[in-house]
Amino acid sequence: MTSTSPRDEVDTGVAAVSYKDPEAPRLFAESLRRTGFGVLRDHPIPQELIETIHGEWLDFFKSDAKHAYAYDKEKQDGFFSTAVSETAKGSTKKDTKEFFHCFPAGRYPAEVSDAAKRYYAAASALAAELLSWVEMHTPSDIRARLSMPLPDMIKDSPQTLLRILHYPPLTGNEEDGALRAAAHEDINLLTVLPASNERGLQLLTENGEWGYVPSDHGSLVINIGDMLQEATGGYYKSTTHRVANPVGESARRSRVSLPVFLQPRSDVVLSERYTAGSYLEERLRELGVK
Ligand SMILES: O=C(O)CCC(=O)C(=O)O
Ligand SMILES: [Fe+2]
Repeated sequence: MTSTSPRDEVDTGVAAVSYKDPEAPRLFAESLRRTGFGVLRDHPIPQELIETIHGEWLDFFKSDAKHAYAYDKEKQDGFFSTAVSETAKGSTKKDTKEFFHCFPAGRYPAEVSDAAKRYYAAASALAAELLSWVEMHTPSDIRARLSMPLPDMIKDSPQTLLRILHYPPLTGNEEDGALRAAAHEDINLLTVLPASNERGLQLLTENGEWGYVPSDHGSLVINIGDMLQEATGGYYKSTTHRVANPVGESARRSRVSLPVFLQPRSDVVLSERYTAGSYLEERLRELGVK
């Protein structure tokens, strides 16, 4: 069944830019500034790598092996079951998702290959370049607020996080009103997210409408998080997004998603009020996972 609800027609204004276009840095930064999101085609992260991860991690989530990696409250690494999953800020329902958090020094399942680690490295390198694009196209008075160049904020950061997400097929027993991921903003500087095997990601437009983020097969979605908003005094806005529930046939399928959250080192000064560390601490408490 194809879903052609009116929502599909909401124009999010997000630009899909070819990484190879000489104008890409400007077009990409403008899309981020306008909508909080940008989409890249022809980017350097191999699609086979993404698909390998989708396949082997789906097997991992379907197995009992995951329970040996129950998440650690202090380190925030490991497996978060649907029972401990996040409740978005301002929401009362838990998201219908389970996920595994990979940090450079954190646990990593023995049951999967190193594909996700290779993806982490590739996504982090690309993100540093994208942050330089963003900075290049930021007005000088805003740039002057930054405590250091944006790519330096995430250099060798132990805090940058790969979240491997599994949204199970719907069972029909979901709590009323629960979504795969309720409306939220990301906490970090930027998020890098390869198009999922199933659609669902929506952003809230300035008109207050939900629209699907364009995410053609093989493309990469990038969005702004609260830390970039904080560091640029709101010049770049962290846009509210969610993962809508699937309808029809697709409700019987799993959705796998691989966001990398670019998180500065804890000591990086974001603004007069916050370091990256103090900011993260405050937000995790609000989410109920710390
Ligand atoms: O699964 C997705 O497409 C997005 C997930 C997301 O927004 C998040 O985990 O912060
Ligand atoms: Fe998000």
